[in-house]
Amino acid sequence: MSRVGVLVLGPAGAGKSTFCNSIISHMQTIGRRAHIVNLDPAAEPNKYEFTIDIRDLISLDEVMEELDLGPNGGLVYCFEYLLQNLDWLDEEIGDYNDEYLIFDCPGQIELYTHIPVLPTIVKHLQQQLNFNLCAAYLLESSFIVDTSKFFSGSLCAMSAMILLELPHINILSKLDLVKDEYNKKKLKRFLNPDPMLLLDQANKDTNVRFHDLNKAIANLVDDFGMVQFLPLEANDPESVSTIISYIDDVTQWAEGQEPKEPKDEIEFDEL
Ligand SMILES: Nc1nc2c(ncn2[C@@H]2O[C@H](COP(=O)(O)OP(=O)(O)OP(=O)(O)O)[C@@H](O)[C@H]2O)c(=O)[nH]1
Ligand SMILES: [Mg+2]
Repeated sequence: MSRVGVLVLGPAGAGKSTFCNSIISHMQTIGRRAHIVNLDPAAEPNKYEFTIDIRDLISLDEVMEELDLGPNGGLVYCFEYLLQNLDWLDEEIGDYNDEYLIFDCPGQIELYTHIPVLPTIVKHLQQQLNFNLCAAYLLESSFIVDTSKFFSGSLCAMSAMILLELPHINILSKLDLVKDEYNKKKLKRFLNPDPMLLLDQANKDTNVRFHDLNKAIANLVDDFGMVQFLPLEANDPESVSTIISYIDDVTQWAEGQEPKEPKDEIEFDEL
């Protein structure tokens, strides 16, 4: 039995839900099964049905209304409620053995950078439910064509990586929105970035008072050596397929598959 889970993370509007749908659509075309687990209590209606939906346990609208909370406080409450009711998640996930679950997470990044909500869910999925997990962290391409935004996006991605302690894949989403050649060229430098080259650029763009800080951040990004990005165009099956193969690699999806009955061989032997 193997259970594979992909946590799709990233700032609000980065394209997480669209990416989850692209995975499902791609899986359907290649004959693999996958399911979306919606962990966003404020999710909009989705193209593909959610197999498991946190809104069946608790709804953000009701929490906000009944407890007089704002959207962010309400979201934190919903997750604390989920943590107290993890047996609900266990039951919902119950029989999905040998399956591929895609967890669509909310965009409020404090859930994975500040409060230990997602780390607790991650530990539960790994230790109690035997999942091989991987985090797919999306950043929007058009936001990071300038170096300071790249640094800030990379720090958020690293913060999620450190907090969740999961195999981690960074993705630059909405690549199709970067249209002009100049920005396309700039973007290429961010896919496999050399932080020291980016430091020169950051220093050109910022006041000299920030140069030491730029250097410290560039060193940090360099030391971790882990900030690389895969390009994503949600409507391009090839880019989705490449990302899925990376996810398969880190979650060792193929190794967990039950060996198929070697029917042909049996028939051959019987002859
Ligand atoms: N052009 C383009 N638009 C995209 C792509 N991916 C997502 N979008 C659009 O970006 C917007 C936000 O996408 P979502 O998938 O809802 O983003 P999200 O990260 O789930 O948003 P939250 O759940 O609110 O944090 C939608 O209008 C999508 O159609 C892409 O690859 N290319
Ligand atoms: Mg979403």
